[in-house]
Amino acid sequence: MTQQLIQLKKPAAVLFDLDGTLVDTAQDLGAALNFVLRQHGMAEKSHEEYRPMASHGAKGLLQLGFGEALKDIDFGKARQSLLEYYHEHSGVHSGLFPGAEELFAALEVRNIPWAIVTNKPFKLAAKVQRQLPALLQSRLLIGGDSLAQRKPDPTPLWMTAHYMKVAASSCWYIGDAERDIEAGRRAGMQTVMCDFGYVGPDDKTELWGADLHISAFTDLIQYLD
Ligand SMILES: O=C(O)COP(=O)(O)O
Repeated sequence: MTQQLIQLKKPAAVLFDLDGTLVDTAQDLGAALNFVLRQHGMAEKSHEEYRPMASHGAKGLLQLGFGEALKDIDFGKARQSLLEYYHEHSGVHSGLFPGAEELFAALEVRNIPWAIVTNKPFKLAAKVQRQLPALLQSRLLIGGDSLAQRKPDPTPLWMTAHYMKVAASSCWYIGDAERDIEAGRRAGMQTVMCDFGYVGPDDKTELWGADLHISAFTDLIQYLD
């Protein structure tokens, strides 16, 4: 159910997070985690277990998978192995969340540009983008290693607004993790929380301060006029 806290202002541009927001990547990320767990003789994790960690990058997934045992392994090597496996298999199960294409079309007819700002390494994010052609309409893709700063630092959001020649205060940032809402708020943008994303049972999303919570992208179309 959509929980409306304030009325969103019509945006000059819309910026999206990737994992758990535009694209449901959890199953492919979970497969990469389970590959590394098998290599180390550890028990695999189920979809219910890894889904809430899928917005937290390789580090979050490895922390979940190895728990206390993380200190006994070569973290750098395990991370590399996870990312390499993911790079090879990233398009197997991943797809856009429902309503994303309708929202892109609604933005297109109104000439509202959109971009992607993710913490995922650029090379991996670019591959996901190529696998899902609707994402190629994005004006800009900023990865977690594109700049010296990454979310929750607001710099990637400011750089993107600057590139698109719009004021940060007239942008929306749409994400599913606390770092997304924090980055958007620190950037002075209006923030939208995707309740369908990779939210864990202990996440107190209502305390993160998003301007709007949505249960589907189509909830946003009413705010575009
Ligand atoms: O891979 C990550 O670190 C998280 O990616 P996201 O910023 O698109 O959620």
